[in-house]
Amino acid sequence: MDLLLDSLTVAVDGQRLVDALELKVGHEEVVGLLGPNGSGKSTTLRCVYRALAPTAGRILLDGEDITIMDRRACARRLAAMTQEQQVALDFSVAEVVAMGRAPHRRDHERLTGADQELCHQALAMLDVAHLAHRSVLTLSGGERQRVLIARALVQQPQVLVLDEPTNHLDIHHQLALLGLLRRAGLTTLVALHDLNLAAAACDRIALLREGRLVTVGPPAEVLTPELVRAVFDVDAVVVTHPRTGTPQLLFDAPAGPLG
Ligand SMILES: Nc1ncnc2c1ncn2[C@@H]1O[C@H](COP(=O)(O)OP(=O)(O)OP(=O)(O)O)[C@@H](O)[C@H]1O
Repeated sequence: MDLLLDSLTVAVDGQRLVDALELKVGHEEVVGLLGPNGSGKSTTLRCVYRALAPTAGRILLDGEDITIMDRRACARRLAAMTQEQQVALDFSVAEVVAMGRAPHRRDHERLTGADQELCHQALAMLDVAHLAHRSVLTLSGGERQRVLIARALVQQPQVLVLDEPTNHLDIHHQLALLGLLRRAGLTTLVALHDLNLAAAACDRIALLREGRLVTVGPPAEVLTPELVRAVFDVDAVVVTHPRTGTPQLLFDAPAGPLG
């Protein structure tokens, strides 16, 4: 299933937060959305998971406009892990993950054996099986993030939208998630801040600045010192990882106040 952002525009008070964004995520492709703070990454993703209605433009799943799609039908195809997902109630980890099955079940229908098996697999895959009976309110930031990714996976979507899924994760779990994304075979749009993780995890990278697409392409074509300087205002040296062959950036240590 492919995801197409067709001239996506979000304007608030006359200001374009996302400006005529044109981006296609191909079937089972992983595309990273990168850009400085405030460049429009989350706003774009919010439109894709339908938390925000675009001002103009369309979002298409295999050619079908998601804004007119039945909500449950959409949730069977597309799952998201977002910045705004809060689990404020005292549910257990197992219960929260099982909520991911809701689009596939009728109201109040019990989980089938197959549903339970899926939940067990996702809990194990995200290394949260040992927390299954804990209240989500007691989790650390990284544990909660992994639980929410497990919930998105049990939705069995074909399209996955992730907003900074690694920002609370330690390096072990960052790399594990990256491996999972590579193997999952899902059409994935993921906002990331870590350029090196993006280079390793993504088939292509879309660079945003001030709501506009600067460029999109394979990591080696996008993560050049020139583009990184133009978009992020930092100097970087690009090296090739000796074992994986992916481009990796080395940054100069900061030498002054923020700004
Ligand atoms: N409802 C709103 N009203 C006004 N401005 C908004 C609104 N929502 C977002 N913005 C602004 O739109 C811009 C883009 O925000 P967005 O959250 O999409 O950026 P981002 O690229 O995800 O940033 P970050 O890297 O900091 O998470 C920001 O300047 C933000 O302040």
